[in-house]
Amino acid sequence: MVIRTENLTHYFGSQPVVKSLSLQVPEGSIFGFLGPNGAGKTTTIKLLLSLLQIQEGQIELFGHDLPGNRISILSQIGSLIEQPAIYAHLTGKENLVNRARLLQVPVSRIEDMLALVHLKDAAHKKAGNYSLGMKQRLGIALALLGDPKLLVLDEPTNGLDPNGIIEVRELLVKLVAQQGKTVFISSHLLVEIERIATHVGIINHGAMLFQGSISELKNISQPVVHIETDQTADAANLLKNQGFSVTDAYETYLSVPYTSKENMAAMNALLHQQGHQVYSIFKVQKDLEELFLNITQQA
Ligand SMILES: Nc1ncnc2c1ncn2[C@@H]1O[C@H](COP(=O)(O)OP(=O)(O)OP(=O)(O)O)[C@@H](O)[C@H]1O
Repeated sequence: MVIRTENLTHYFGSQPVVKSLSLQVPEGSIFGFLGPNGAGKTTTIKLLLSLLQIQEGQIELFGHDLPGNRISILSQIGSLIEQPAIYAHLTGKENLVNRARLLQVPVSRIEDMLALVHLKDAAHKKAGNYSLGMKQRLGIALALLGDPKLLVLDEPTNGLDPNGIIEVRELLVKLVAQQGKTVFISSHLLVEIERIATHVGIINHGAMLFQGSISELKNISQPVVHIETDQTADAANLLKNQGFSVTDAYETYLSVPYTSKENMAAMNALLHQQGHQVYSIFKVQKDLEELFLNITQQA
């Protein structure tokens, strides 16, 4: 695991904002750290980057304890949290030159970074005049300059237009596929990262509600049978009396958790036999966004 935390807990005053968090981020993954605003994502990221002191619990990065190996660990992490730290009066390239000197990395890497984030043409423009998307890409280039193994990005697509979002996404996929990096990316929108994330952790009110691969997340999305019928209250009672668990009964339709196609046929036959009109009966699979909202609203 590139990141492993055990029972990480953090308080602001007496309020716990991160609660017993046990994160597991595999090497080579794009880990989407998801949760609504105020869920505790930035606080967790600041703990991982040693920008906040650990109060309770453990953090291991690259298999080593963070507090005892701070310098060597942090030198292998590139990060972008909140606004990228960019000098507005310097050009994009000068910003990179500045950072390259600081990190003592060869200046030759700068051209590669500019090409990677598609800023070659804008290299000599003042960064203060960049669009938000360009600033974000420059921020990612700065984070990548030291060739880190792990990239930690806090809501990197916040405020970007759809094209900017696509560019950042493509860049991250490329980094993992071609350079074997691990990417830890936070977002409050599942749709923004579901296409690229290999793993997700869903957090709300500081607690982890789900953690696993994207396919594991999809597996817990139980399909539902949607039955459009008449007299739904009676129809719901009829089905319940026969052992089916009706989860919702509205004026025009009922929903029942899907178990098998045979059970779908049995419900259809039962309703017909008892004089109900079945206008439609079909299986619905929740999409991931709906699942994410369900998970975060339950907490
Ligand atoms: N320095 C601080 N002092 C006191 N409370 C704080 C501080 N920083 C954050 N909080 C509170 O901790 C909680 C978690 O905030 P955090 O920024 O970690 O959430 P988040 O998931 O990153 O949300 P967002 O997407 O809005 O940034 C919030 O209730 C926030 O108000």
